[in-house]
Amino acid sequence: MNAAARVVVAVVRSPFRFLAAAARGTAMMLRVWRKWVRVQDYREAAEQSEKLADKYTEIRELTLFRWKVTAGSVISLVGLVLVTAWIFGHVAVAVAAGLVALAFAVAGRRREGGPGRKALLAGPRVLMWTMDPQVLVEAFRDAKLIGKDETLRLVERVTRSHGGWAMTIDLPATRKAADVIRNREALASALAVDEIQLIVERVRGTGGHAGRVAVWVADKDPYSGPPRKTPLLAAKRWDAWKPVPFGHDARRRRVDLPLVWTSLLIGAIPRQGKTMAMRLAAAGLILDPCTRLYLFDGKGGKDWKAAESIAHRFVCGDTAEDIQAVRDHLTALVAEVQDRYTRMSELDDEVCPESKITPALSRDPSMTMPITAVILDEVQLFLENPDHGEYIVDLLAYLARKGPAAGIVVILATQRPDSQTIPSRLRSVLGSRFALRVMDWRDSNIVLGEQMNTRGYDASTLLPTHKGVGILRPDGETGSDAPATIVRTDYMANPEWQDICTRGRLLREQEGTLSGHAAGDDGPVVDAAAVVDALDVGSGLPEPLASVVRHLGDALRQREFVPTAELVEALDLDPTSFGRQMGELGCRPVRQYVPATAGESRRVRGYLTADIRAAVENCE
Ligand SMILES: Nc1ncnc2c1ncn2[C@@H]1O[C@H](COP(=O)(O)OP(=O)(O)OP(=O)(O)O)[C@@H](O)[C@H]1O
Repeated sequence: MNAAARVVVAVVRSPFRFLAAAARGTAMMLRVWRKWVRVQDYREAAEQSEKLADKYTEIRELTLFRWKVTAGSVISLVGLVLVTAWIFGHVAVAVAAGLVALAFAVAGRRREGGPGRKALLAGPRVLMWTMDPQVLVEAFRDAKLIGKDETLRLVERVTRSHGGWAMTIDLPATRKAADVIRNREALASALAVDEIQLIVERVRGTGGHAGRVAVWVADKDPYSGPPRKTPLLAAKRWDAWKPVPFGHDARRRRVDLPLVWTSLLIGAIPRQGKTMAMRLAAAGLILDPCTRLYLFDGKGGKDWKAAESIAHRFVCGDTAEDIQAVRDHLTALVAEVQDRYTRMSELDDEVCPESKITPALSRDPSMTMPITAVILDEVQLFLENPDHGEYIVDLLAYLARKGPAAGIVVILATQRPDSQTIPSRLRSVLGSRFALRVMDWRDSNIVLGEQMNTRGYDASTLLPTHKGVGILRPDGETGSDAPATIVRTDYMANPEWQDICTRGRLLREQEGTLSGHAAGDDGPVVDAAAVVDALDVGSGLPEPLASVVRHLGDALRQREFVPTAELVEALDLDPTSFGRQMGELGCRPVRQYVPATAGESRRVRGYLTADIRAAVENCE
């Protein structure tokens, strides 16, 4: 129906709607009057406290009095009508009756929406709450965010913004904005909107305080429209030092993802948009010809094939050889990071003021310290490998911990975000997190960090239909004030991804930066013995645990038992204090048989490597 037809229908229907509304209004008024005349509230209170019998006479008297008031009012009203008619004529009476009918019609008008609870703010035409902020106060009370006697103060007038209502509110002095954010779901329920439509943020810094919240309520699901194309498609090239365009938030504000100086963990159940999110991050780096990419795809499908033409190191699959290759490439990179640190410490202060990579250093071909992204899709397939998994965890943890300042960016994606697959020693060093929909709040916390669900961020509550929508927790150092944001990633169709890879290759060819696998060179074979030294395992652990871990190296996983005598001798420690310190770290010695000379075996004291590994986990 076009607009003109709608207007005609509305005009024709309006007298009937008016009469119906006036009738409803009259019925409403009669109900109110009946309650009043029967002293309903007093009667109910007395009933509840089982004192109706005591109060009966009192209530009867009051009822009688109210009947008398009613009769008096009716007589006065009739008199008033007659006097008005006599003085001003029948027209005046008709106007007055019309006004009363209008008032009744307003009272009895139908509220918008279908049956059930109606959204208080949704829809551009529902101005109820701009006219009456009390409605919002009631919602805060219903959500138990403020007390019955408390109220809110509107700091900024309610305004329309990006297809929703925006407002800034001051809570009562005893309340905290953080609690409103945490209980967003309760507030959404009180406002009768889906929580995905409600954004609550703290207003911080000057102009804000711990009790000030900015609230935005969308008219409809803000992620329901078609996805946006990534701006990278229009960019000729990108600078890896600039945050990469990643997506937009509910209010359609751009969200960019800084990659240099940080690392990223992406977690989600299958088919929610992990690979898309990872490819977006990678695309920004691919379009910078000075950047190197290590691409390891455990799934082994076609997702990353197009990027093989620019990858410095590329492994696709999870066979034993693939995993061995990943381990070797990571090992070589760990050694390279160490080498970068050594070289940076020798540079003069002007070139490298803080022993940290700078944009100029990363682009200087003679320095060979390019920004290097290590991207592992379906990382659990590498980490769960019984032979090399633990070791790859150590390598990645090292790269994520020490790598950023040397220009290394670690990006991991997994469809199994559980604590066994991604141990805490690796998770704790991954700066930025992006959780698309996951199975439950525990998985969400594994990706986003401890207790994030209690702070109002739980990726298991995202809708299955919301492909590419996830919670982004940016790195503390580079992020905004809000601990996390719900982001819908940009969209990049397969042909567009392939086009970006082709352009990345061309740029590298033009600048002469094509290297490694893409240039037909998969790097030298790595000396496994050098690995342990390069890795610097045990750093950050208390002594003597750190020395034990360093001494054992791979044996920590391969052996079951280590005699105390061997450790004490190798580490040159006092046996008594060694035993005491290990005990304090939770490692108790046990007695086991070990092979002795001439095929004999001897029972000696020592430690189970499982206990040592558990102590390491506890310390991290
Ligand atoms: N931002 C987005 N907007 C719309 N659709 C998206 C978005 N991101 C991803 N999708 C769609 O979601 C589906 C799954 O995406 P993707 O392959 O990236 O998920 P995945 O989690 O990597 O899946 P898998 O676990 O199978 O590897 C694809 O059909 C993709 O087109």
